[in-house]
Amino acid sequence: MTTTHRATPVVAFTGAVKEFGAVRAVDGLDLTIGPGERVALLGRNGAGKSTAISLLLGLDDPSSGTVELFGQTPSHAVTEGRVGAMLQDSKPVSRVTVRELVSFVTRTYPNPMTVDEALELAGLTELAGRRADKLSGGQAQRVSFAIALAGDPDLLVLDEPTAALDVEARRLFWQSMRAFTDRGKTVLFSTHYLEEADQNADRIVVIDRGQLIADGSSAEIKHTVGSSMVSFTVPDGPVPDSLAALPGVLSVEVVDGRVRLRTSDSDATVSALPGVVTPRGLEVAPAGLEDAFLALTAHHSGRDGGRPFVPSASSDSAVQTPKAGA
Ligand SMILES: Nc1ncnc2c1ncn2[C@@H]1O[C@H](COP(=O)(O)OP(=O)(O)OP(=O)(O)O)[C@@H](O)[C@H]1O
Repeated sequence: MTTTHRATPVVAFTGAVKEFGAVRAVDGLDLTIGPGERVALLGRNGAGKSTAISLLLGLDDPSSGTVELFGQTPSHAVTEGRVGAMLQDSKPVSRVTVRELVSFVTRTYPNPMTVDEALELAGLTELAGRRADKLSGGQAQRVSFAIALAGDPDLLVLDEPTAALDVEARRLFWQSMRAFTDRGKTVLFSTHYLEEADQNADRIVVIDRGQLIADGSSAEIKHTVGSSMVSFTVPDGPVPDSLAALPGVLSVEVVDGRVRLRTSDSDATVSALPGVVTPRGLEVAPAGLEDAFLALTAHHSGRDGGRPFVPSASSDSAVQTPKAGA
């Protein structure tokens, strides 16, 4: 479900395209995000997430279409200090202490946080006296986070912000994000950790080959794609193609020797299984966001040529049934 905003949106991609030679990294992206939203940007490797983020930060210009922040050009909004950003694998190279570095950054903004506040929100209080260029990967990522927060921006744009963080640092990070959006501020983050997106985003946007293929709450996306996952092993032979034709089955995949049937009617699917196969270790579970994500991206890259994904009560229309073992 695409969210609409009467006021000027915080983020607005309108038919945005970015081409690198023959590669369309972003391909006709329409996306608006309003104040206070915590939005996860999901996509497989190479889906176009970082390119979309570069356009959003004004680091690159779209080949066609427009990208606006707060109704302005991205570079204008960034210059005004309304945007804090954290890019993939950014690492401080400065020889000053963490405190000195964050302090320096706060002085470049019109309405910054206090240094102590930025350090605390990023979990850096105890590391404040350490040299910024001598930190571990996770510690460096926290410094990048503190720098993104330092100007107390209205929008945070974070490319895989938790990739290097340990469990405790992740928990603190998400607490800080919630506190941030509770103040009406907006967060857009990309991640490959679908569980984190599920728990911490109030809106999930999935892109594939630069195109938007799903936009809604986690519950909406899971519901649309299929409600249950029936899984089992088939010890005595090949996985029959006919599994795909069983009642309720939306898709079939085999992962590590285990057959996984995504189904809109697990009871009907399970009842019909013995007619086709003798399942071992049968389990039925609600489809998670990861299942939904895999189904969506497989669907888009393989079969429907880019039709937007629209959550509805009937999930059958959204995903076609692939052949067993595909
Ligand atoms: N500067 C560039 N020159 C040429 N091609 C590029 C450039 N930047 C990105 N691409 C291509 O654009 C596509 C999208 O890349 P992008 O980095 O945006 O993906 P991503 O979703 O962020 O991937 P990942 O999850 O692996 O970080 C890829 O096919 C990539 O090879």
